[in-house]
Amino acid sequence: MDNVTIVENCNDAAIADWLAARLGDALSASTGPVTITVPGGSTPFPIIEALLAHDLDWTRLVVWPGDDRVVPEDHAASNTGRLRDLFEPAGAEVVTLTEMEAVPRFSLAWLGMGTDGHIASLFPNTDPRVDDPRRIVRLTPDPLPPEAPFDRISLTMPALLASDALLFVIRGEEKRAIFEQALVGKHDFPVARLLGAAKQPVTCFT
Ligand SMILES: O=C1O[C@H](COP(=O)(O)O)[C@@H](O)[C@H](O)[C@H]1O
Repeated sequence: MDNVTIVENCNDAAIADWLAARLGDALSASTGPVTITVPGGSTPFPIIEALLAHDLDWTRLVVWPGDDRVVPEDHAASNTGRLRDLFEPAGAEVVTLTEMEAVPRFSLAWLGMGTDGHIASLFPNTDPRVDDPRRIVRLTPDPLPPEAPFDRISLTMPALLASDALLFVIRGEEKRAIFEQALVGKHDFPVARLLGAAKQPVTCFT
């Protein structure tokens, strides 16, 4: 796919630099808010810590979790709670996902990926579609991931695709192989469906 760039062996600081440059450009291009979506799990948080060391106008940044576990925000598994703890002291706004929200277009949709090919909380068992009329869904993964055995709330494929750019950060050989197989149509996991429909630039840091 011509729109996909894979950058290998990139450390967290270098990814944070890339994000700061991209967000800086978006902030300079307008005087209004810049809205992004950010993954949960374990991978993004050290990158976000490094990102927040950059000198940007964080008060104009609006952060949407791409997905969350259906737990209170003060639960250790809450993506939203962890994002709030990092971004809010810098002055950024963090949105709580609910099924009622109207979803904006994102300057950047940053995603992780599971070894089952799930993105956000769009797990294979939920058969996520690029033409889903909904923008946010509640769902139950099956099987439940042992490290986070909770119901989920998630942006849908069309909500993620309504973005100027897509960013993946995936760590480990197993995930790298699944991502590359998705690019060449070797499976139909959620990541493959998203990449198959993406027209915007996609950057994948491994
Ligand atoms: O459950 C989730 O897992 C994926 C991957 O997380 P990681 O720990 O392997 O980085 C993540 O992208 C998603 O947002 C999260 O809720």
